[in-house]
Amino acid sequence: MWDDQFHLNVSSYTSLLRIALPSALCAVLLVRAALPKKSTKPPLPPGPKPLPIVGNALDIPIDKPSKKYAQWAKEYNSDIVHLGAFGNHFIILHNLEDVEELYERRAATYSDRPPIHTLELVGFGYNVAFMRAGARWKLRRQYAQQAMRAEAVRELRPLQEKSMNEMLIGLLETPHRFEEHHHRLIISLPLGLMYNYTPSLLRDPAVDAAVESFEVGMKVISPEGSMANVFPSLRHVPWTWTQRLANETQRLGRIMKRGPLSKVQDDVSKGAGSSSLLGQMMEKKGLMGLGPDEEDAWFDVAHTMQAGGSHMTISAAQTFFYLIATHPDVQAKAQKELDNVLGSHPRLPNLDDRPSLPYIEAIYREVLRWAPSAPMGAPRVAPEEEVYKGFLIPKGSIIMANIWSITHDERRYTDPLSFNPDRFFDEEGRLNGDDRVLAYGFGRRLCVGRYLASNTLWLMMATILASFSIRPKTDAEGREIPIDDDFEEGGFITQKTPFQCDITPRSAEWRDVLENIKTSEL
Ligand code: HEM
Repeated sequence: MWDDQFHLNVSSYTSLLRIALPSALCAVLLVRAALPKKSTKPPLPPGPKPLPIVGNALDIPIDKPSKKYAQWAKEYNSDIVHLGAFGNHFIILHNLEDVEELYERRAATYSDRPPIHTLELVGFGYNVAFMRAGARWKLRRQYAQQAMRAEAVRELRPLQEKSMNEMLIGLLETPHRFEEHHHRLIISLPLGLMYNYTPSLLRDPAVDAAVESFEVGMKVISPEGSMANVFPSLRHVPWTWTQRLANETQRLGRIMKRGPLSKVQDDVSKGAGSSSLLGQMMEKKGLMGLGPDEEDAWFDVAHTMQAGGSHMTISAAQTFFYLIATHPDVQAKAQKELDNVLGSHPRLPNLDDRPSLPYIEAIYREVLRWAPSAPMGAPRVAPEEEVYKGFLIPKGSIIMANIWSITHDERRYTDPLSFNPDRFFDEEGRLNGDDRVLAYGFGRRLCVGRYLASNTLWLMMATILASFSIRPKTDAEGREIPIDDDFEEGGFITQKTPFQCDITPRSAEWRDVLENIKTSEL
């Protein structure tokens, strides 16, 4: 009995222990979890206070992110700002010194892009700018650099000048469609170089679909654009907004490629493949074969130039029209310089005139400073945890350089919000040394299309300022209709919202010059 009692007691004691011990352990763990932790890690950079569970998910700015991040940088008195949501960390840099340190001096670490879970869904897998660092990206970057190095771009001058003339004809005949005319000018260059394809003067599917597919696709792939970027499994859910936009982007992508690709095939079948880079590549394939990824790499580069790269230039061209229409003083000063250099008998400027037209150079620099096409650059990823300037950068953080903030930094530019090309001149009236266009990005991922963009934009600015006057539209009583100052910013790119302006030849003499171009070109 004693034994029984003993056994009973021992077994109930053991059962008691079995229940009590884990409960006590849980209680201890809960209390420890509730107590403030003593972390040995340095702090994250400052930023808006996160909410429980969702963190800063509700703070991530959807509209004009660069301005919101810049405001936080001021508010928290820190050039480095942090936001966190669902285990993701976003580090935003606002100072050129930090961007140069991380993206350039530590390029071996900071040249990768973060994974974008909706990239393939929208059919943007070809886009070199969004590729993860690695062999696939390296080969494409190498081909893109080869196609768009300074000397190769110099050889594009005849095509550039021809496309420019066609734009002038477009502006003379249908000035209200100026947006379409600059889209065509800009996209016609990669179309000519890569596919030997000439778009029709108005409404060419290879131009229109390239513009549209990029606009729609960017809405999906930007971090704030779709929940599938945060929760990748949502990509596969049918009938969602994301799926609808992705289908549309893919459809437009097919249209954008169709005409140019069949032109290359046609050229190759006629033995005229040498007239484009893709044609040359296909001829080489026929003669001696190509490496496994070579053919795909060339196609990827061509599509990237047609859609993504061109869109950045389009954004800058649209900003130019807006700024010139709203700054008659800048327009008058530019035209005075052009008249002095081009002489009393009007002639169109060309790229040889560039060194003699410093004010046009300053306009080019100022347009890209005032509204950098990709105000937040393109994101990078931190491969390892590290401590920078006393702040923790967790492994996998998405790093963004706020280019808008840097080009509006009062420490670098006085009155940064005003459009003032004169800021690029020194006291002796010469162009100053501030010739690095930060809008093109940094380090190993620096824009490969910058020489092409620079030549095209400069030529467009000089030619249009020389031959046309751009003013806000007037109403029936002749009063100017003010142009709003709205810009759309989201999905990495900024773009002036549509507006109207009057674009007319500067004089009867200039009208004659333009009419002559029309007769000789058509
Ligand atoms: C005003 C015009 C342009 C601007 C402001 C611009 C800006 C940029 C920026 C900010 C980047 C990311 C750089 C970084 O990560 O630091 C970039 C990358 C790139 N751009 Fe441009 N771009 C322009 C025109 C073009 C053109 C005309 C092309 C080609 C036709 C082009 C092709 C590319 C490519 C292929 C990349 C990807 C580079 C890489 O990730 O390795 N861009 N551009």
